[in-house]
Amino acid sequence: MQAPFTSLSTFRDALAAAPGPDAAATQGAQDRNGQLTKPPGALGRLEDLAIWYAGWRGDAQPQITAPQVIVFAGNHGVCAQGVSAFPSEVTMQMVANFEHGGAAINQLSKTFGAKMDVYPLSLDTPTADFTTAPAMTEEEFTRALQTGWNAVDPETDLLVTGEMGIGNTTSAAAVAAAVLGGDAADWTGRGTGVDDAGLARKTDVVGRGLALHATSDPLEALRCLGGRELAAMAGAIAAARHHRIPVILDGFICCAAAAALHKAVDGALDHAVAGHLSAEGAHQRMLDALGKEPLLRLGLRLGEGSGAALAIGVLKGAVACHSGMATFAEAGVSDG
Ligand SMILES: Cc1cc2ncn([C@H]3O[C@H](COP(=O)(O)O)[C@@H](O)[C@H]3O)c2cc1C
Ligand SMILES: O=C(O)c1cccnc1
Repeated sequence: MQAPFTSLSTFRDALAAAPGPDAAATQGAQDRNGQLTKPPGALGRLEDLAIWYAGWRGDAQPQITAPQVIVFAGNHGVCAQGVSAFPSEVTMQMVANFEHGGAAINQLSKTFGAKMDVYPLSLDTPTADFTTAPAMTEEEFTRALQTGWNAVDPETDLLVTGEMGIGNTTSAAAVAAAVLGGDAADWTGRGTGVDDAGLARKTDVVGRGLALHATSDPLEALRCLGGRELAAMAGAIAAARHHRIPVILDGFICCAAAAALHKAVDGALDHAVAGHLSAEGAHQRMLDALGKEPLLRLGLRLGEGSGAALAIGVLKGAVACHSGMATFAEAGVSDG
């Protein structure tokens, strides 16, 4: 669907107009959950997940048959400051790897039955170095939001947004600090594996970005300190809400983009769950700020949507039990 906005201000309007879950479907799913052949609460968090999913889909007995994984890729001017253990060319090389099916996210998408789409975003034109200028103009930022919005297939029934962009843990740390508060050291981590000197440099870079782009507006923070792939993830997460498609959030970078929506509009992430806890140091702090409990803790620090793609399996399991199990009456099992 064509994005229903052409500027930052009309994107704000689209966010504010987003629908909530369907109360009747939520109630229907709650009632059904109480009749399934298991002791009450025995499926733990899977029960809450299935009811949450049912509410957003408007169906008390839903199925997950068409998940979509979208990987957005962008390049970052701030790499000139020596903030990553890898060179910027890797972004484009990894896009080719995604297209040839060779990356981790290809295997995980296939394993969990998701269609995977890849969107390289002006890789030959990195964002501006945020220590000297806003990363994106308003026009570039709006275009990236629109690309993200339009990338969501309205027919999909579960969305994962992933990213590839050398340097983007620096951008994500800066966005997180600007949007959620705290200082550069609270949010800056090792990303692909910078050494102690690299971490100190990165923290200084984030601090300088924060000083230059002091703003209390979360979307302005995403424009000035983020990147095209972060903006596109935000656009896609917003589009999913518009279509009532539940979202699984990935690691530190995905959550930084989502945090801007969370701060822009109360409840903007109610249709999203946290797929996993990343090994990037500040991800726990980020999930605390978003009020999200991760589904998995596997020590991943990859990005690409990998942790969220794994969590598709958890959500599919939850919904399969909820919608496929017999009730006590149907199975002739005595209830307690
Ligand atoms: C080969 C390779 C594959 C990746 N896939 C995801 N990332 C991850 O690492 C990058 C962020 O880390 P930093 O901020 O330290 O550059 C992002 O591209 C992220 O998706 C990768 C990184 C590399 C090197
Ligand atoms: O948490 C993530 O998504 C992450 C962490 C380190 C490097 N790339 C991605």
